[in-house]
Amino acid sequence: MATPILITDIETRDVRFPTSKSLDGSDAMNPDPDYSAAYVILKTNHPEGIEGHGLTFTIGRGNELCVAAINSIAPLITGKSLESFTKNMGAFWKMITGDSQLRWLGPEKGVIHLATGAIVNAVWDLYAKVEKKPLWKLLADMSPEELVSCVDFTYITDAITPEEALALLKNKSASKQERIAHLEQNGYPAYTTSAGWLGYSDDKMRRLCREAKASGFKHMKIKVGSDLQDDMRRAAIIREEIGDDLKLMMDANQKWDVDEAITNMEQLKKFNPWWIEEPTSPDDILGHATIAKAVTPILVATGEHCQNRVMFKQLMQAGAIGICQIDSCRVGGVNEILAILLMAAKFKIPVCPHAGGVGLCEYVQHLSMIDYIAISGSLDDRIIEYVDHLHEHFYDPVILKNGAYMPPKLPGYSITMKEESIKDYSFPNGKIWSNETTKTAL
Ligand SMILES: C[C@H](O)[C@@H](O)[C@@H](O)[C@H](O)C(=O)O
Ligand SMILES: [Mg+2]
Repeated sequence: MATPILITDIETRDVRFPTSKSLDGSDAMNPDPDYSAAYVILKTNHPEGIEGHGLTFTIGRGNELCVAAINSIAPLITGKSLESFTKNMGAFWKMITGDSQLRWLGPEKGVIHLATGAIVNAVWDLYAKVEKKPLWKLLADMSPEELVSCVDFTYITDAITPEEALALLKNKSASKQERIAHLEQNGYPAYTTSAGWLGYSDDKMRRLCREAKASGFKHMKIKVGSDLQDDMRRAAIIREEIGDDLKLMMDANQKWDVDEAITNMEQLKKFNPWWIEEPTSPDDILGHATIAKAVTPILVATGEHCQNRVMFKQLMQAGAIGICQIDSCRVGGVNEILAILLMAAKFKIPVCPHAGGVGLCEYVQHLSMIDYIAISGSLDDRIIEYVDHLHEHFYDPVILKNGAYMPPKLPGYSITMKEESIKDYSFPNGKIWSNETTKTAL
């Protein structure tokens, strides 16, 4: 019998990029984000030295809290074999989120759940690397029964049962190969947020719009929510640049109260937005439902701050969202994402993942691809967010062709950061931070 692969040790790092200096990633609620990663490395006894890597995304201060939470979860998996997890991934997830003392910190929300995302994703990265497949392919090769066994259905059986999930997956199973071939040929369509960050000048916005259009994007997202007159002015500039053929989306990053969202969208609708994202508090299910009803046919999108599958369930049951924006590490990693993808397929709500952060594009491409291949089976109204920052720090960065993500080929979850980048951007002692005085360092 082969020697079991053991997780021998867990290392964590606090990695931060000073993006606030150029206002990359800025929005009405988060004017000065430093894109950051609470980063985890699972060391193993694998003869080829294979490691599992994962991260959870934050925007700077407080990243150390996520690192500390990862360290608190680490003993739950240290010394255990990979196989003891992969033989029942659903049970593995329940074990991680079920530790009674750590669970008190959530349950399944906030810092402890962000940390869960990093650890769970690192285990999936390790699994995929050991199987020598990119994560999307590892999942695509699973039978419907195996995929269902990855999901913890606790609290969501009133929306979808394991039996319903199985039937849904079986329905798509026979045609998986056709969709894989389609992806390999055409990629998965993307949209860009890179032209519309709030802190960019009008000239920069115009230039980036032109560049994005020339590189094949058919959809663009703009930040709104600071000042309505300014939103109108910037929306007019973007429409001027992209014309009427391209779809425009708006993102308010939780700035508005419910009524305010409705009255502001009354003005902004003249620019024909396809969706309004995070119009209000991410926890306000009924508020989203009220807005959705009032702004139709504009769709309400949310998810980057939606803390778990239970909140997504309610948003879907209440008819509160037209677009579901999963986030790869806000919820508890791949297992919980599968639960959300299954519910979205059942409710027929398109999934357009959130990727405005470091490493998120690398992660979510796998998730949209498995959604298309095995779960929803559809590309209709589905696009993956793309932001043009920090890809150079990853070993297996995303590849876009003609505005579409091409399926990753290397084994794993594409999230392994270059050693040098981890070292240089480590906070507070990496080269970049020891030479700088930034707001984060205050
Ligand atoms: C602070 C961040 O860049 C956010 O603005 C970003 O995640 C955004 O909401 C998005 O939709 O990409
Ligand atoms: Mg957003």
